[in-house]
Amino acid sequence: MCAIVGIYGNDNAARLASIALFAMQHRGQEATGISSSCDGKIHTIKNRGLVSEVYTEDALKVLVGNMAIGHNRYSTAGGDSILDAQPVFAKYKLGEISIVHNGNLINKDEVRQDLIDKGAIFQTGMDTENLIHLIAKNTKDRLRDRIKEALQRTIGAYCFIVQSRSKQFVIRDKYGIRPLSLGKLKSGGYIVASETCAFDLVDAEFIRDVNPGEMLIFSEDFEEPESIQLFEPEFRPCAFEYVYFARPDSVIDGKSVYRARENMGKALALNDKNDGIKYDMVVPVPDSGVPAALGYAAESGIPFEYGIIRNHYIGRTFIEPTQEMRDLKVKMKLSPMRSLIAGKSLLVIDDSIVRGTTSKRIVKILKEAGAKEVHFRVASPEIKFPCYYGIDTPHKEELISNNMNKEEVCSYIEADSLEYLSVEDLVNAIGNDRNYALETLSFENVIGLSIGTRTDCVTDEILDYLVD
Ligand SMILES: O=P(O)(O)OC[C@H]1O[C@H](OP(=O)(O)OP(=O)(O)O)[C@H](O)[C@@H]1O
Ligand SMILES: NC(=O)CC[C@H](N)C(=O)O
Ligand SMILES: [Mg+2]
Repeated sequence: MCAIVGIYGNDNAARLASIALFAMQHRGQEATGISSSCDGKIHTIKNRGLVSEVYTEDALKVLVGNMAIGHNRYSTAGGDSILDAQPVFAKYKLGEISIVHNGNLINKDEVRQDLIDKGAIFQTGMDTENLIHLIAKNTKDRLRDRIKEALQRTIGAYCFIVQSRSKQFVIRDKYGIRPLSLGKLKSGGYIVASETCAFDLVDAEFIRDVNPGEMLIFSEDFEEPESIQLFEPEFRPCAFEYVYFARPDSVIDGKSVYRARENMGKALALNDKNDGIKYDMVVPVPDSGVPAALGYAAESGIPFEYGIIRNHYIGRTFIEPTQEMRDLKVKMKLSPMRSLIAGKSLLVIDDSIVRGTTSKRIVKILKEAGAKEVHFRVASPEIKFPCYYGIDTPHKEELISNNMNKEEVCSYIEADSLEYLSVEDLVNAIGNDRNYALETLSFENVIGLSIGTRTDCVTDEILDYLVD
């Protein structure tokens, strides 16, 4: 679930982009890159690694100009080599161009094959590169028209920022699956970023979210960004952004991520109200389980305790690209607070169980540290189906809830009890005033009967591109 940022009209563009990327490190840890534009030339620095490692003072000196785009990568297509870091840069008929992308294009293989058959030479394994080829092959005179036509062949989830030598084009897909917000920098110019948490760090004021299906164009011709509605919106933002991906201090499409997670925890507490079990404390699985655990504790009156301590020098484990790294990092990241939990009955809350890596390890270390009982609660429903829109769970075999029912997962992770949030409680926790992308939870229903219902994020067009 990558992070993207665009800074336009500020002499410190690249530095501000790097700061915004630092605030959004949680969306991608594999690679990071920035392209700036100055005097008709685009300069790019990208590398594998974290924001704090890549943008040295020397690197920032290269990135001159008053506009820049940036990216933190969590791969969903292609590999994790330096070649597959973004921005993707090219020289073509109209000059130089650089692109960043958050999302996943579901017809990527078909489009790529078609381009290869016509002689295109790809430099990366990424779906993002398709767009650059489609733009380059187009014969329209203006870049904006080339982008519009390229998007006609682009199906899936995308937030793109395309930077030319003098302009920036920002596009959000018609479903608004991935978040994207517009802000005004107090030091001058504009920022577009995946999450509003980036705005605080660069001293920007939130203006509004980019609309689903909208293209914003930043250029010298207009003081404010031009807005073109490219596609009729079919708003259906991703619920998993609220469950896990986004930072709790971000507000996505008008809804606070923190409040949504807190509400998820409250709903779990209401469901447990008459279960007759006595819990001594509510323990969050840090980090993303914390707001839901606070909500549970507030609703139930059971004390909240940090029974699991997180090592702050380890990032997110779920977004590591290999199972080996995920296992190792969960081990290094989370440790039990022995003195607090020994002999106690714990109500442990995490935001999600995806592959089961974290929950299994957590129950084990808590029991080894002397916990009497470990009751596991999950602030999202069972994740049974792959995500086609940018969360790296493309194969359903990897998903523990695809292979096991609730009772089997409970015994696999060796918990004393296990409960999930229902789809309805999830939707209510975020806000029951719109549709959400929930295909990972209810895909079967969607295929069968309920296309067009609230839980539908699988559109007619995606049905043609199913991989499983
Ligand atoms: O069932 P799994 O496959 O283990 O995936 C789910 C876990 O992964 C995430 O944590 P992560 O460490 O990535 O990030 P966090 O620090 O934000 O909680 C999520 O919060 C769960 O804890
Ligand atoms: N997580 C994302 O948004 C990934 C963007 C793009 N599909 C890539 O693989 O780099
Ligand atoms: Mg976690």
